[in-house]
Amino acid sequence: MSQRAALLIGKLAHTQKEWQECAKVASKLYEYPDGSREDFISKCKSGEFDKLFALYRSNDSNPITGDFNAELVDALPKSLKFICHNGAGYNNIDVAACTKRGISVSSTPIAVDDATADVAIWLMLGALRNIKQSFMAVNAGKWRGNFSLGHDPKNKTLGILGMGGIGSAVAHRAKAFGMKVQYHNRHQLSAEKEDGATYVSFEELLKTSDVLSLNLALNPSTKHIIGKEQFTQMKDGVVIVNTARGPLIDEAALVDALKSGKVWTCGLDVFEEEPKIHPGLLECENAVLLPHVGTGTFETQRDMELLVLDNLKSAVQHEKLLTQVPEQKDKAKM
Ligand SMILES: O=C(O)C(=O)CO
Repeated sequence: MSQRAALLIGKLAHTQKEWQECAKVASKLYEYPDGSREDFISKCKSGEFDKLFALYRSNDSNPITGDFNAELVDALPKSLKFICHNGAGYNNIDVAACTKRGISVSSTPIAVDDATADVAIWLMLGALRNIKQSFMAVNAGKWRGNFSLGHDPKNKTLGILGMGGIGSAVAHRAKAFGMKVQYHNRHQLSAEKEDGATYVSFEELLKTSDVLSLNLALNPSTKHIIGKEQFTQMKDGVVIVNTARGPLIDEAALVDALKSGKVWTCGLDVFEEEPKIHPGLLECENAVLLPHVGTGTFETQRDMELLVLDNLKSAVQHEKLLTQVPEQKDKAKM
């Protein structure tokens, strides 16, 4: 096999041994555990990563290199053909710039589905019970404080925007709570994949859902897909859950909708400018907030790392990714 080196950006928490084993298939293993964007780009340009063929990056390594935008993609060694990304979301990679340079990109769908869906359900139940108000009261020594009654999920309509792996896992769980599930996607799914959920238009989803769960990818066309105009179309007292990406929602508009009561409560794991959170959300007693921990379990983190390494090995050995991003899968041959 020709010389095919692999690079790890950042550190692995659960699969050090498996990474070292990649030496059996790659000609050399480079590591870039820490540093800066400037330093990384200069190392790429100076030939430090000679014969680099595939690299491992993660959302967690973004603070080291920054986004893989056109500038960075352009600086990557010309020998690089594969970027194996750890994260179901890959909005910090300019896939079009990668495609232009003949670089294939993989992400980690499937591995994240259950853990993220668990957190979505947790946030939904918390929001339906307006749990933040109770948490705040009991922790402040006020027992129930201004306690008011919540809502049951049973017989409520859950609207899922983005019925991919995570959306389907949310739907599956929601049915156990007696919810009616409807969804909107760019395309209707097969009956088998729908598994009893009803396909509706985006407008219908907004107008008729009691709870709206966002489970779609962030890209330029989905940024602020939920904003002032969309809140106006929703039912009074709707509950919003977001475990996907913060910028899908116009956060300022959400704060207004929470304050006016249009949105009864929300459950959010993601924010527009992480780690910053809109002060209005922090103030709202009816906003249940988590610090982007959807996939934060030992099992899922390990599964995600393993999937990236499987992609990396497959790239080096067979020039093929196992979970290539959908934007590229449709293209003939990269
Ligand atoms: O997989 C992702 O994209 C995440 O956001 C992890 O929580």
